[in-house]
Amino acid sequence: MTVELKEYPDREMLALSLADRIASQLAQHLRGNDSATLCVPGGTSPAPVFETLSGTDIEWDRVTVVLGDERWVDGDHKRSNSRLLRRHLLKDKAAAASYIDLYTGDASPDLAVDGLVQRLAPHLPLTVVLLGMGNDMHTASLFPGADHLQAAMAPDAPPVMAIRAEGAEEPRITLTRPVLSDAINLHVLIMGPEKRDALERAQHMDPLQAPIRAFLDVATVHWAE
Ligand SMILES: O=C1O[C@H](COP(=O)(O)O)[C@@H](O)[C@H](O)[C@H]1O
Repeated sequence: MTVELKEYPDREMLALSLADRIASQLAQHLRGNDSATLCVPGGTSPAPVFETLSGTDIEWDRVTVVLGDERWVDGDHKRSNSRLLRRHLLKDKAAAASYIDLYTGDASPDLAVDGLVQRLAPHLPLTVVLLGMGNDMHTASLFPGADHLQAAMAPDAPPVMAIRAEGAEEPRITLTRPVLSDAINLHVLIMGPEKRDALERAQHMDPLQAPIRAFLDVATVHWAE
């Protein structure tokens, strides 16, 4: 398989260039449509991209932001992906965006799925999806070995599912393979040599062992050391 890989001299250049690319794709979509939807990852990698993106001059009041996955913890918890978004993306100019919070406060993510599927429906297909990747080759909360991975990777998967995995510290809610891979624009953000090595290995693996593999045919991968 051929992966479209963009390498940057450093992480700062990656953040600036990727934020600019995402903003351009949202703006272009808004030229022909009433609204656009941006789906972003949590974790440790995307904060610098978010910082740049939050200050870009696009019509954020016509953009809806949603996470690709959320950990089932309160929004103030240090592992909450929403907390990351509030601190680094949903501020400055991007404060005008609408936000679909995947964490509903229900006792478990299973109870939130139906409502979230309904909330997400008017926003599909997703305009721009940015995915992250763990060293174990999971993306969103599609973890190797997760309890419902096969169903979440199936072509007829519902757009949102609850999922649990040994490698994840808490129950998760995740967007699934079809809704992510049907995005109009799809990017993967990875940094550091360990993730680059994982990316190389994933290309030769089954998506059920290396879930990121399912997106590599259609995504642009952005990497810096
Ligand atoms: O648990 C998660 O991990 C991945 C990768 O995160 P990183 O810290 O290695 O950048 C992330 O994409 C996902 O959204 C998050 O919930």
